[in-house]
Amino acid sequence: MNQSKEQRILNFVLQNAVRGDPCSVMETIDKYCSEKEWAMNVGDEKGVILDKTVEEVNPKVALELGTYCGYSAVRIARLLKAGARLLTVEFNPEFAAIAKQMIEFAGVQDKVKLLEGPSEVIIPQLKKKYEVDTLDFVFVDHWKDRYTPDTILLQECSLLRKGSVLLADNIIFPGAPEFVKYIRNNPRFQCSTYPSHLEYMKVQDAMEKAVFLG
Ligand SMILES: O=C(c1ccccc1)c1ccc(O)c(O)c1[N+](=O)[O-]
Ligand SMILES: [Mg+2]
Repeated sequence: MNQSKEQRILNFVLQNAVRGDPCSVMETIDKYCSEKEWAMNVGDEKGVILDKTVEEVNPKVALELGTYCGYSAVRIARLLKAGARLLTVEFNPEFAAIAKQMIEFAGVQDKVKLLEGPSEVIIPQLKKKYEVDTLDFVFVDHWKDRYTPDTILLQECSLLRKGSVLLADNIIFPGAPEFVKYIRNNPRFQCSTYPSHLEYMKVQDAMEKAVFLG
């Protein structure tokens, strides 16, 4: 049966990256997706914005919405300090299966817990089922029409605390206009925008950072 693009990306990593080396895995995915087949990883340009935000926050508990092939999970996990953890949520079972292998090959599996299912189901489970008190950092990179309802759901579930940082991808392309309007007009968030480009393309994109004020 024809392989999926995501399987082709994983195969290229398995054949060309260094096992246990997260940077090698990221570089190999970026090489494949810039030279062979575009894919919706956060990529190397916006990835630097993600890196700087994770380093600034230094989260003990981080959440990612939208695992895809695991590129940003590997990118975030490599920066987590001892004892810190990343919970990453993926709705698509095929993507989750690829991401699991990618995370394990990169050697960050001890820091990452991959949760398969809809974000609206998993978010309300985080406190009791996954022993989360509050989230220090949230990377928002799933279906763009879920950005706003899931940000509201995080608040309703008391998962944000004063100083929790959300970083949202793709606020220009494909765009998340409802989310941008919601978050920038919400007095409980301090927002800043980081202009960039769509991964592997010359198309304008940006990331939005939103600090929860409590
Ligand atoms: O929505 C798409 C998309 C739409 C159409 C075709 C392919 C992807 C997309 C594009 C770039 C992203 O960085 C990203 O996170 C997504 N996504 O689905 O979450
Ligand atoms: Mg994205």
